[in-house]
Amino acid sequence: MRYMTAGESHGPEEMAIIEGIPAGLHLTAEMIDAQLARRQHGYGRGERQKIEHDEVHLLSGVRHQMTLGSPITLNVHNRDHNNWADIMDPNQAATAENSTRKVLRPRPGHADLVGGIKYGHTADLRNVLERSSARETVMRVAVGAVAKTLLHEVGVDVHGFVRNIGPVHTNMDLLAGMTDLEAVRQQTEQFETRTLDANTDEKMRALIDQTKINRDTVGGSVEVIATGVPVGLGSYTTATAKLDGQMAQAVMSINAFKGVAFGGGFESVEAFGSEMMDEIYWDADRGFYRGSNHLGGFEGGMTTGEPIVVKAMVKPIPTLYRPMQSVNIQTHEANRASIERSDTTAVPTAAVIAEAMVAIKLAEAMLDKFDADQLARFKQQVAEYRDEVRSL
Ligand SMILES: Cc1cc2nc3c(=O)[nH]c(=O)nc-3n(C[C@H](O)[C@H](O)[C@H](O)COP(=O)(O)O)c2cc1C
Ligand SMILES: C=C(O[C@@H]1CC(C(=O)O)=C[C@@H](OP(=O)(O)O)[C@H]1O)C(=O)O
Repeated sequence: MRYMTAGESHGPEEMAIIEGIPAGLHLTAEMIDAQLARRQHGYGRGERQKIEHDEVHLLSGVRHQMTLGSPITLNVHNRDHNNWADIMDPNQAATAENSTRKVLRPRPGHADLVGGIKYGHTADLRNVLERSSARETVMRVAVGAVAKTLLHEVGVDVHGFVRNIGPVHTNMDLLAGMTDLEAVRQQTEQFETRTLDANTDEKMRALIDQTKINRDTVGGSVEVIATGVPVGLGSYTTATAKLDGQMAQAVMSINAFKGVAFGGGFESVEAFGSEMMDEIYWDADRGFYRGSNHLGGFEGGMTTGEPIVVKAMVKPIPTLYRPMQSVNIQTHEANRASIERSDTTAVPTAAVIAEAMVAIKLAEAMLDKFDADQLARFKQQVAEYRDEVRSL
């Protein structure tokens, strides 16, 4: 499975093409839209989410709600494009009238300055921000929805939730000892519904409100847990085959992410070996299993069969309504950074995007290992493999 996204934030469309999804998977636009709606919720987002109502259009690879095995094309229309039609018009040459709303004072922490230098966009840094915007993540969540649908067919479920926003923590910790898969699955589902819009947490809402009044922004951290993952996805044999490395790259590639850890991750820097390793047990029903999951489901770049636990750190939003010091890219005059309409925090949304990236990486690894032509054979091979591993 491979995918590519395209689209500018205020351009007409966001797009993705996915290659390598097996034939015979039941897939509808509604199934994807449910995930896109989750991405749009989240306390602390700005005015843009009131304009957009993200809905996917399936343009290829699906017939009568069934995947064909051919590339799947997904489109999401940017409603806000109506307000930017001239400024973003691909077909008209630049004129004074359609070149307004230029960005010349790069925002510290955004891609403006470095992107402008690298691509020669110093006449208007909008040429950078249009693609560096996290608007692109709408397509990652759409692709992730397809991945989640496939994974669900073979008993793999992926849930993302918020751990903290600024100093307010959700205290949702289920690491050690939680090897009862059903309990983990139920718990993570609960965490997800409780934390994704931050509405449920009075203190979180107050913090975001106050941050907005201060014309500042705030970051946090998220967690993603995948249950039902078979043992042995990924490989220790080469650097690029290590699935934990691939997954870290995928999660880190989300806008504003600054750290990724598995299981005990960052906490483990202070732990002793005896506190971190997951002891090995065996019984006739389960085969090999672990007494804890401090290592977050990975050993040697391979899945251990325990839940995958990914923790990731999200920096505060770079655009500040009380802008920081910057320099005009053309005149070199010291000036405050440009202000673009912006979010106060995007941590709840970031949890949904991280979940999508973990699902994509797991689906890719599953389709590398098992039949990718048709769903029935894929499911049969996964079931046989699980039986084989259990009987060892
Ligand atoms: C869901 C989401 C929404 C975001 N919204 C904004 C925003 O409104 N304003 C902003 O300056 N940055 C926003 N960001 C962060 C920038 O996209 C990001 O910081 C920028 O692309 C630079 O990339 P980097 O932070 O990964 O280095 C958002 C990030 C995410 C994940
Ligand atoms: C559009 C989305 O997020 C955008 C991400 C973003 C950024 O700089 O990353 C800046 C803002 O864009 P705008 O100035 O158009 O409001 C966010 O709204 C979205 O998530 O759908």
